[in-house]
Amino acid sequence: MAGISFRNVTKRFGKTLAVNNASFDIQPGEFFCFFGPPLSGKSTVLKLILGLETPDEGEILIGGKPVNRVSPADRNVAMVFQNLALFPHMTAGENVRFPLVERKVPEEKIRARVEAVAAKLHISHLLHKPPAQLSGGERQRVAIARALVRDPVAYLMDDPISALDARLREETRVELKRIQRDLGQTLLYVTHDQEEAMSIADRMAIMEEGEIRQIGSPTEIYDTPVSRYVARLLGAPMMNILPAVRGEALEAGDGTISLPLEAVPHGAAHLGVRPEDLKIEPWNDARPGRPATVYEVEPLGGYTVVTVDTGAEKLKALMRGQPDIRLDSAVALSCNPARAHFFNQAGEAVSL
Ligand SMILES: Nc1ncnc2c1ncn2[C@@H]1O[C@H](COP(=O)(O)OP(=O)(O)OP(=O)(O)O)[C@@H](O)[C@H]1O
Repeated sequence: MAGISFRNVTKRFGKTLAVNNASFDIQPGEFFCFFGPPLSGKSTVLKLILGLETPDEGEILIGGKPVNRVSPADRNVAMVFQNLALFPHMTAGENVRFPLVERKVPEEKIRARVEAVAAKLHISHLLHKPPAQLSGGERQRVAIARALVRDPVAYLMDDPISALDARLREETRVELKRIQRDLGQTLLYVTHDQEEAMSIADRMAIMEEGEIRQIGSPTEIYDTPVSRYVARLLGAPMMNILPAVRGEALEAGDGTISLPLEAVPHGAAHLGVRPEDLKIEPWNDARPGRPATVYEVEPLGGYTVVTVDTGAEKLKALMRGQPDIRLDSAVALSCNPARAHFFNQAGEAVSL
């Protein structure tokens, strides 16, 4: 396994800047996600690492060595294509050994490698069975073992589980993370599912229009996004963003939320409040400010999404359990200033 670095890498297709001055360092053994909307340049980053595209500018390093002029075959980076389903006519063991057989690896090495991987993933006892005799979870583990049985310096995956149904996707990502950690391989993973990226990555890069906007652990990026753009990409429901006006206090959401000025950094033009940080209480006329109205209540079992209307916009609050909140009732909104996010006119995060 090896680390992978970009140093100011740019790749153009005609006039399109697919990757623009990208720099990052992926550590050996790291599970690293590239996350961003369609056409933001994620797949081009993988192709540049594989050597299927060459950068116009900048340098790519694998294991600390420049590889701009190294052929794809000699980079020893493996691409896993969108296929985590097993061949039904082969046993689990035949499935796992398939990528090695295909590459004409000597039989002795195949046997040793399959044994080692199977032992690490606790699937040795399943190898003689056909996929039809395995449980769903066992099948996924075997499929991941097949995907990761080779021993390249790093694996690349481009949305490998997007074709699976929602429940299987959730199970598979848990297994994949666990197995990647057990095998200790460097894994670069592209997804446009924010929940998947957050749940699976050790660290992630947020991409927009070919540029890397932020790199960090999912929690770091969620808690301290560098911009409104990044803040809205992570989290569901999305962060509430409200225009804010400085008076005696910071007034946001048409005067329904106010924060003391000492808690507000200079230049704050927008207030960002995550749904789980938006507090809703019954309105009482003794309070200063203005009430908002409960617009919709969505009970989802363990928690409830409440949409409130400030008059100017609709905000979402995520509340535990099934709170007693009546439709169309007047409510007071608030937010702990320590959990508030502030953005300037340009959309960059500002802090005290
Ligand atoms: N071979 C190519 N020729 C011309 N333009 C390309 C080529 N490959 C990518 N592009 C352009 O480069 C930009 C980045 O594309 P890329 O496929 O890397 O984005 P992506 O984030 O992986 O998108 P998606 O999530 O839809 O797969 C896009 O504008 C795309 O149209």
